[in-house]
Amino acid sequence: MFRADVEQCNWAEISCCPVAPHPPPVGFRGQKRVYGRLRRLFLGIVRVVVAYQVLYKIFCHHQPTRLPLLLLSAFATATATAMETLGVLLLHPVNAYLEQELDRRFRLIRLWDAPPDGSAEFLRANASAIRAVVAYPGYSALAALIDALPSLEIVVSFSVGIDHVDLPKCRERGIRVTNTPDVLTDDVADLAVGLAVAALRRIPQADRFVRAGLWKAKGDYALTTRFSGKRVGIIGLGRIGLAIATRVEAFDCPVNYYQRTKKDYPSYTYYPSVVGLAASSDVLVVACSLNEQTRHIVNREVIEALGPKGVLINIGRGPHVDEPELVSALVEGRLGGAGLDVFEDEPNVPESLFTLDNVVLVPHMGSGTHETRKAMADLVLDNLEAHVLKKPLLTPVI
Ligand SMILES: O=CC(=O)O
Repeated sequence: MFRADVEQCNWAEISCCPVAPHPPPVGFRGQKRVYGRLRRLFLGIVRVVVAYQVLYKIFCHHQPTRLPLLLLSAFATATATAMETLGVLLLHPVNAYLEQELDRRFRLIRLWDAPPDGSAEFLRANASAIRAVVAYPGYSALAALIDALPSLEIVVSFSVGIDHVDLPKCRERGIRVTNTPDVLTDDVADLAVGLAVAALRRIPQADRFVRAGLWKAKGDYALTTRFSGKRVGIIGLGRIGLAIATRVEAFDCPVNYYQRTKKDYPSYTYYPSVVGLAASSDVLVVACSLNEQTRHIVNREVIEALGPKGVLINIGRGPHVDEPELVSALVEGRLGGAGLDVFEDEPNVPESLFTLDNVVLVPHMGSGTHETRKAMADLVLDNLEAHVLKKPLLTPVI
């Protein structure tokens, strides 16, 4: 679902970002818009009536016992109005629940409602209304988009990684930025361990073997490699790296890690260089955030150090790894295997990986469970509400 095409997304690219695989038919969207207008009209009438009653009770028939209730209802009305006037730009239909709730609580502006090749014009027409943008990997809030939105106050990212948000630009403009940490940690760590086990035990390959009828035709599947007890090296011992460490401890795996600064974890061994970590690991997991220092942190030297028996797991971002180097090392057998959730140019995956039996490939789905995506959506919504109500943001980046 996520695309980590973080480098060159601009207006022109936003207009050609893929839309929902099955966008709702135009008639259905028209009906929804009419329904939305009717709902807003109805709420508007209710508010006018409530406001009238409040003012009337206060100034004409003041009943002291009911005053707090009336003030509370006036406050609720004002709050709901403030929320509904916040124009929120959604760049792509990333999550049905998030879209539905944004539509219900705020003034949702869908970029994919723009006519083909008309996103620049569409943004110009909505520029004064758009005060918030929901961004996510592959659908970036980079300088061009931010510059096109003079009223922008906040970028809320539906992700923990924020490499697709132009942070210096946001700082310069005083735009707040939030992300969705913690709620996805377990799922991403689970997937990292799953990929490692799947790559070493060749689970997808063995599954294909059975489905192809080869068990009957050829007999038992070739022997695979044990995961329990393998030395696991983790690049980045943040929230997700730590969750991976605690999981692999249950498999009796010694944990090594690389991080810019040593952490206070006596049972994990610190390596001050990634090459040193790779040379001492059977499985190397990329779990750090993407920035200029960590781009291509796994390069040819690291791959060589991991060696023909080593396995690379990447649940970070595609650009953490020099992908052409990785592909040639796998093809030539200089690297033992890989489990990859992310790629340099998503959703494009190097086709030479498709025929390799030593890799497991999944489509950037680390946080892709019903439970976690709902929790991420709730965090996006709560951050937006906090912004409107001028309360502290729940998960601020800036
Ligand atoms: O890739 C997913 C995320 O950063 O949350």
